[in-house]
Amino acid sequence: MAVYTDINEIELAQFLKNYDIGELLSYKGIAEGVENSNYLLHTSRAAFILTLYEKRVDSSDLPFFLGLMEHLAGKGISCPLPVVQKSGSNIGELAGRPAAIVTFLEGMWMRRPTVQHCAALGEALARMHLAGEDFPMRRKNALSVESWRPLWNNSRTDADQVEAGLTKETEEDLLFLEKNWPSHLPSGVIHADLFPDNVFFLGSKLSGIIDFYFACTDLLAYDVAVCLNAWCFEKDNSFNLTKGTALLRGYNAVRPLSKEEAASLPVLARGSALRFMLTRLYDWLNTPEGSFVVKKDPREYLRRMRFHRQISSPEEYGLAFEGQKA
Ligand SMILES: Nc1ncnc2c1ncn2[C@@H]1O[C@H](COP(=O)(O)OP(=O)(O)O)[C@@H](O)[C@H]1O
Ligand SMILES: N[C@@H](CCOP(=O)(O)O)C(=O)O
Repeated sequence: MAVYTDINEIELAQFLKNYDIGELLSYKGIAEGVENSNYLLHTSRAAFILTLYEKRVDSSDLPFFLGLMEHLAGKGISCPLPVVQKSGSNIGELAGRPAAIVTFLEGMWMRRPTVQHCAALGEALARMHLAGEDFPMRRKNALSVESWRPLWNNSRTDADQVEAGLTKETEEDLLFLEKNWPSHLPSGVIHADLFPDNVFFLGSKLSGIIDFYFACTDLLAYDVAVCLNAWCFEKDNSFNLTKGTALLRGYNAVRPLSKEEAASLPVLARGSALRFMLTRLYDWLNTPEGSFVVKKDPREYLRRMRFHRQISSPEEYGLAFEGQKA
């Protein structure tokens, strides 16, 4: 579950007085999610999502996240639209937490994404990158290459208990990535956590993208690499080349990757796998037993790190070079 902060109907009704969204009819905590507390609200007007921001969200980043959703929604990207209070602000406080209300998106996320879902995802990701081009705010990626070592230092003493040899493999990958991380690729607004649980479908049609709380300004191709990791591996941790091809083709149809971006995919995918292994490892070791949050397995991403290590060209992810920008 992800309801870390409990609220009652009296404080919620009081909070809703700041908005012009009708009377509260019902509310309930949403079990899914990892980072924040989410509630589904029904008012006399419509359904909404109330989010109370928890530990990993710095409240000074909220104007970026909420402003980005407003910007993207304004450009026709289907994503939640923050609801503005009567005061004009889109951020409030509830139960001692920064809180916001956003519009409810219809659809469901795919537990087993198909090739068609991967193609639609690639296209939507590229559209989001283009729509973000004129977003004026910037936010540094707090989970990029320079933060991986400090994050790793918090877990390394216990890492081999999770899987023998994890320490050695991680140290070697970290050294490699710190030396070889690309810096001159096109950069812009990226989602940075576009996993299947953050993308809704209605039937086979992609109906929306949610959870912009890791969004930042970083290499656009890194977002593609995150998606290759999150969408194109099977339950047995094997890479599905057909899904990779579909995702990259969908992306390229809207925003063709440059040759340099394409050539960097192996290192970006390896870095993205390490990034999710590290946050999962930290949570694996530090989430108290009996906590309701479902811990995600860092070993899944260790398997991906191993896969990317032996990749020597972007064609191995399914990228066709014809038609690439110079
Ligand atoms: N705008 C929305 N419309 C519909 N459902 C949403 C919306 N935002 C969040 N949800 C629901 O809440 C769940 C958790 O949201 P998410 O933003 O992924 O949380 P977290 O950041 O804590 O991981 C989603 O899986 C979805 O079921
Ligand atoms: N996608 C991350 C965890 C963050 O969860 P989300 O519910 O905010 O997408 C992972 O899989 O490690």
